[in-house]
Amino acid sequence: MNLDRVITVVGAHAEGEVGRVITGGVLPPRGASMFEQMQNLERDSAWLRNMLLFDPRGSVNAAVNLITPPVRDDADLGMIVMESDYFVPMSGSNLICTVTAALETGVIPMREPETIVRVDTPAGVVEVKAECRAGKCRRVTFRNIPSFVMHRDRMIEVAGLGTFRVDVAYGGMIYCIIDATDVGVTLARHEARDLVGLGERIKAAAAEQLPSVHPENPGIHTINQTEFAGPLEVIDGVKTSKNAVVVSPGRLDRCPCGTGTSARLALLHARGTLAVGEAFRHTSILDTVFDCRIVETAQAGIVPAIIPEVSGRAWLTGVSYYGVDPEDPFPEGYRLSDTWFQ
Ligand SMILES: O=C(O)[C@H]1NCC[C@@H]1O
Repeated sequence: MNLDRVITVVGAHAEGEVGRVITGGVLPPRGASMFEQMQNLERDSAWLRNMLLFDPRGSVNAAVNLITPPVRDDADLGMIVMESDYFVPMSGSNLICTVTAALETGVIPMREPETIVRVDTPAGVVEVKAECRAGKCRRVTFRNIPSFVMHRDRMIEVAGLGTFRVDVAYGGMIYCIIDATDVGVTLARHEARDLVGLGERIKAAAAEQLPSVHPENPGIHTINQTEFAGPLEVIDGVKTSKNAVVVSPGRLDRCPCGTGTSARLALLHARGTLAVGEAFRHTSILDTVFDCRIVETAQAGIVPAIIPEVSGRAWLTGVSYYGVDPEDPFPEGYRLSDTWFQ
């Protein structure tokens, strides 16, 4: 074996969504805040994301997370999320995978029946309650950062498709939210490929026509993803809805999407459809579940916001050592349009 840059990665998925977790072999990036560290990592170490996520070591369906020492004294661990196209301030499924991996592999001590972990993310500190039993993390519930609506009931023109009503909301990254029924989809599994093409076109149109900047952090200014919102129904007394988020460059989130859920909770609250404390169940294309509620109202600068609580589970899938043979012609991998939407 002849390998450079050997990196230890714990495999995991949260409610179906793959979130790999780096536990060794990468030094933490420099930076006075987690956001600055994320920007520095993206600028100086794109090779790391490329090596681990692009073919032939990775694939389009994953994200990879770096555990770092926290910047803030009141946090237990730092997390930087690398997705295929963006380094994002926060991600729900990746947080659930990261905390589960950190607890189950001993990066941080597990306390049963409950471990509280404060995770320093580029979006802010997220408080996590991990339910633990018999050495295993059974469920992760987190209080996300202030989430809020950026544009409400706006019409956008999507070239070749028509005019659609959308909302834009922030829940750790910025979402263009569109009613699934408005584009004639039911969010069934067989629609996955069509949803991806549609979602990427809607996102591009929204990004151009609806400039969106976080009121407290001008570095957060990109509509990252399209969220197709299914109809709201009451099932067993709980307001429930299916959703499908398109993760760029073009694949579906397999879980109900924690940051997309947070954005949707903000929108439902702004519309008067969901009250503080009321239960909300968000389901995914795979019918997996995040149980959620709005904990309280808050502010993001001068913008009214809510604090979402999202709860889901993750399972570890293995431990891998990735590396680069110095003679490998693809040290940073490649993307081909047969599986990578370009
Ligand atoms: O749960 C989330 O927030 C996400 N899952 C994949 C895409 C988003 O990062």
